[in-house]
Amino acid sequence: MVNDAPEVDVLAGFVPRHRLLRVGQLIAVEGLDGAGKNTLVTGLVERWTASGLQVATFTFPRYGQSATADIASEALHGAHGDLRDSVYAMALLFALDRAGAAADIAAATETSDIVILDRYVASNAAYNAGRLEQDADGEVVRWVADLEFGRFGMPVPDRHVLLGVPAEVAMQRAESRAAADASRARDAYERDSDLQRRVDAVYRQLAEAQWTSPWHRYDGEDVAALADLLTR
Ligand SMILES: Nc1ncnc2c1ncn2[C@@H]1O[C@H](COP(=O)(O)OP(=O)(O)O)[C@@H](O)[C@H]1O
Ligand SMILES: Cc1cn([C@H]2C[C@H](O)[C@@H](COP(=O)(O)OP(=O)(O)O)O2)c(=O)[nH]c1=O
Repeated sequence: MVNDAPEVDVLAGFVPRHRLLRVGQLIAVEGLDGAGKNTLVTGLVERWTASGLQVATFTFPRYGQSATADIASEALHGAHGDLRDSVYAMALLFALDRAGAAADIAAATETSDIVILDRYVASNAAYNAGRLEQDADGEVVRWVADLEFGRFGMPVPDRHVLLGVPAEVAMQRAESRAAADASRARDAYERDSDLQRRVDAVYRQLAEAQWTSPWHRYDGEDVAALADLLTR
C-alpha cells in the first residue's frame, strides 16, 4: 500500500529527557559559611523547575531531623563539654547525619532529574582539613572519603559546585546575617576567621584536584549560565 500522506516528523522538537540530562544527576554545592549556597540552590531549583525538570534538594546538616546534626550544632554553640574540641568526633557526627539520609538520596535519584545537595561530604573534608591545618591531599581528607564513600556507601556526586566568593565577603555576610537574625548567631567555626581562610584554601585545592568528580567554580554572578552549564 502506498502512503500518500505528507511526511510529518512527529518527533520534531521532542528531545527525550535522558538525552538532555542523565536522570538523577547528583550535584553538591559547597562553600564557606555565608558564601551564598542557600541563595544559589534556591535559584537553581527555581530555574530548573520552571523548565519542567523534577528537582530534589537535601541540606546538610539536617537540623531538626537528625540527632547527630543537632548535637553537632549545639556543640558548635558551646554545649556538650569538650565534644567540639575533637575534630574526628565532630566529623563523625556530620558523617552519621549524612549516612542517615543515604537511602533517601538514592530514592531521590530514581525519581528526580536533578538532586542538589547543599553541603555534602566535601564540607567534612574541607572543614576538618582546615581545623587540622592539613591540605586537600592530607590524612583527614582521605579518612573522610574512606568513611563516607567507603564504609557508609554515600553516593559520589556527579559534580561539585564551589561558591568561590572571597573568604572576607563570605565572613562579612555571615556576620550581617547573624546581626539581623538572632536565630543565626555565628557558631564557633563562623567566628574563627583563620579557620574560614584555611577552609577556603582547602576547598580551592579540592576543586583544583577535581576531588572525586568534576568541580565548577561559581562566583555568584550568573545563575542562569551556571544552570545551563550543569545541564549541558
Ligand atoms: N550574590 C550575593 N550578593 C550579596 N548577598 C548575597 C549573595 N548571595 C547571598 N547573599 C546574602 O548573604 C547571606 C548568606 O547567603 P546564604 O545563601 O544563606 O549562604 P550560605 O547558605 O552559604 O551560608 C544571606 O544573607 C544572603 O541573603
Ligand atoms: C555538613 C557539614 C558541615 N560542617 C560545618 C560547616 C559549618 O561551619 C557548620 C554548620 O553547618 P552550616 O551549613 O553552616 O549550618 P548553619 O545553618 O548552622 O550555618 O558545620 C562540617 O564541618 N562538616 C559537614 O559535613
